[in-house]
Amino acid sequence: MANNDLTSLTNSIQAVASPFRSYLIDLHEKYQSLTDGAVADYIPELALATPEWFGICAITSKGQEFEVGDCDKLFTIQSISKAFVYGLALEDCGREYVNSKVSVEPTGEAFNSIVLDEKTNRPYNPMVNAGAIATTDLIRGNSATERLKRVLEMFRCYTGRELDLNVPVFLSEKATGNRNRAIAYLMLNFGMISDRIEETLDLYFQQCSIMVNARDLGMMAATLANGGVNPVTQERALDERYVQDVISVMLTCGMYDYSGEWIYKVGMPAKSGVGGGITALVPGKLGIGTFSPPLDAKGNSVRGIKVCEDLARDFGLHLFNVAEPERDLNEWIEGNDLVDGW
Ligand SMILES: NC(=O)CC[C@H](N)C(=O)O
Repeated sequence: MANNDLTSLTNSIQAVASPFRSYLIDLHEKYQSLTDGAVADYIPELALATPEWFGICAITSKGQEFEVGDCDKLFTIQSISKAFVYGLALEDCGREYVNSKVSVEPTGEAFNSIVLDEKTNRPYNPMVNAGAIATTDLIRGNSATERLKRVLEMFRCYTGRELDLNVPVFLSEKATGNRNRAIAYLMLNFGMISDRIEETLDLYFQQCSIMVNARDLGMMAATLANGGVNPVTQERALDERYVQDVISVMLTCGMYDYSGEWIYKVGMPAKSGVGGGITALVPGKLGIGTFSPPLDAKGNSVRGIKVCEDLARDFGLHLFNVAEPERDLNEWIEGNDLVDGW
């Protein structure tokens, strides 16, 4: 057995027995009965999701995994892709150029708002649809296929496995996404994106229709929490120069017009998607992935928000918490020498 396999086997055995896992089981049970929120139906294929699906995955920045509920269930990544594609655009074009096309200012507007900064004509930030489409436009490649391949390869580095597209979701969104088309044409009008509009929109719809599970979202967050290196495969997913850019924008804009309340209550960089996923991280310590399709009015997973609120409060994981937490994460994750921050 290779050394890596042995480490991951030991980690999983510890994770199964850990009190932290018992805590997550209780958390899952606590919120499974919550029936608030509604499954997104503006993209017809998303309406097929079952409201009861619910998975929680936490992965430490050293790669120890804890999973409860539907962590294998695949769903589309949707807007969570925006944070990671932003990282790829930074690698492709550099901070200055990307910033000339997409600002980093929270909007207080809904994710699909048709609004640009009137002074500079830039979309406000890469986490709302306008900014994400402008970001996707920056992804390099000689053809549509090559650009998509590069996006998929980037996600492979984060998750440690090959990901596929959900073609019906992609086609459903391509057929009905005229609001995004309108946003793209508005940006073309201001010279903010190139004129290969349909190609870029296809890539944007494709990146949104990549299938992930709660474990993947936990691993993506853990990779960021580990400075851009996947803690299990040890593969680098994001140039270390851009880790802080991606995490900062997640902190200020990742939960759309809920971002202010989110920072106040949870205090973790995070990103949500209308497929029902949330990825959230505690830099240097932990990645969290949750999946539960019912969304609140702002497009964020109701159960996912509750889970992150509880974790932040119970383990003192809010970035700015200085008070003694009710529970010490290191003690709850037995046999672990790791969660000591950057
Ligand atoms: N908030 C989301 O997850 C939205 C993503 C979706 N693909 C859209 O563009 O509308």
